[in-house]
Amino acid sequence: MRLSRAFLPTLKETPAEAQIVSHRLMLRAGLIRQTSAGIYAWLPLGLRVLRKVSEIVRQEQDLAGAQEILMPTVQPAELWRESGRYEDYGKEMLRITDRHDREMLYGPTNEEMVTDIFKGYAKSYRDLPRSLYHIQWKFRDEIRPRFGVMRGREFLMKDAYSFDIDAEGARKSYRLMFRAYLRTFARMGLKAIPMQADTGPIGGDLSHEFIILAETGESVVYLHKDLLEFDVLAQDPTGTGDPSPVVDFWTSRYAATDEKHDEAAWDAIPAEAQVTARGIEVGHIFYFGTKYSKPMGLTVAGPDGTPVVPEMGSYGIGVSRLLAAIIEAGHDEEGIIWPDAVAPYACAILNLKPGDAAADALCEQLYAALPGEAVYDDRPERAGAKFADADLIGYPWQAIIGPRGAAKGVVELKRRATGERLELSLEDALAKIR
Ligand SMILES: Nc1ncnc2c1ncn2[C@@H]1O[C@H](COS(=O)(=O)NC(=O)[C@@H](N)CS)[C@@H](O)[C@H]1O
Repeated sequence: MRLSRAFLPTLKETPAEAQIVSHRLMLRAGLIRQTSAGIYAWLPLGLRVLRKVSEIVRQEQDLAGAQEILMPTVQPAELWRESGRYEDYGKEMLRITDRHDREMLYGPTNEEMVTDIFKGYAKSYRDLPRSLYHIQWKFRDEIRPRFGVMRGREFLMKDAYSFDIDAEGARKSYRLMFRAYLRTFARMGLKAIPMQADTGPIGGDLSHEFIILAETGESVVYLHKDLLEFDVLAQDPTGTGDPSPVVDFWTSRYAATDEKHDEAAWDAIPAEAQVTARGIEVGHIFYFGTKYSKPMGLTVAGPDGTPVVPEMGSYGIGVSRLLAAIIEAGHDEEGIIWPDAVAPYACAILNLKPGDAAADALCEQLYAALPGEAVYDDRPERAGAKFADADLIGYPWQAIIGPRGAAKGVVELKRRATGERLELSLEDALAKIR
């Protein structure tokens, strides 16, 4: 993308309403724009990151054996009456009446709908186990939306749902997702710690929240220091096979959110291994048995022909919240530092003297060699403004090209995360960026 033609509304000053760094930087870098309380428009660069984050989530869901579907955002109220959640979901639910006066709602989650869809398909135990997921917008009428997309009202969630013939099968599905979550966040350069958690309005008796440690996090968490050292991608490079070694490893040390904190277990941990921190909940998984299948009449014929009520679980990831979490975990006073895996573009090509033949030629050569993976700052701006914008937006690489370097065919490459600078030929610079 040529910046001289880009829609990239960066802001010079920090917006007053933004209290945490990720909210400030997402507005200043022109990634999002608030359209009403807790509801945002996604601008070109923000949308590119949202799509890259979604793609990593999608890959790991597919690897875990879940199948992608896409359910609607608007749901009929009767589904929620069947499960008994319509009343007790409370004011967070955005209720809508259509032109025929039918009661509808903008879905805050999809347990009821996916159970209803699966019910139309599953007849026999042979139709299990199945896991279905979608990446879809949700609406929760938070009384105090804040911190930008961290706690929005309309937000993007990956929600998966598993169906098994019995509790043992359901726990296996849970463990497959547990491992998939560890891998998903690790691939985004995040250290997500699985914590025993409350089940809240979703229900059930087994639940883990995946928390990114950050001082601006809303959750207070308690964990064993060892958990900060584990590297799940090294432990489980393929993400296939039996998840148990990884799951047992990650549940072998104490880790709990405030609601589930157990003082006795905590006191048994040596003081030097106790870590108390604040964190951001980026994912939450639940096993809740027949909480939805039973009231909604989902049954399948068991092996001996008698009806069996399938056991279920649901598994959520805050896809839009992840952008804020990634920024909270990776930024400095100049701006965002994107991990390579989710950056909007791999490289910003900064032409220090547009109009200089050698500089223009080398920039065009580099730009042409990185189709779809580079922005070219060809604006008639002074160098300082280009450096500041590239640091703010946080591309992993900056290719700095001025007349003197270009005359020698040299590209100065700067690594955003470390500030390291390299003087390279075009070929060597390309090898680094790719
Ligand atoms: N208001 C919100 N804004 C942004 N992300 C949110 C919001 N509420 C929840 N999330 C994200 O969505 C994830 C899943 O939400 S949840 O309520 O915990 N779980 C569910 O809704 C289950 N149905 C999982 S399928 C959370 O871990 C969090 O990362």
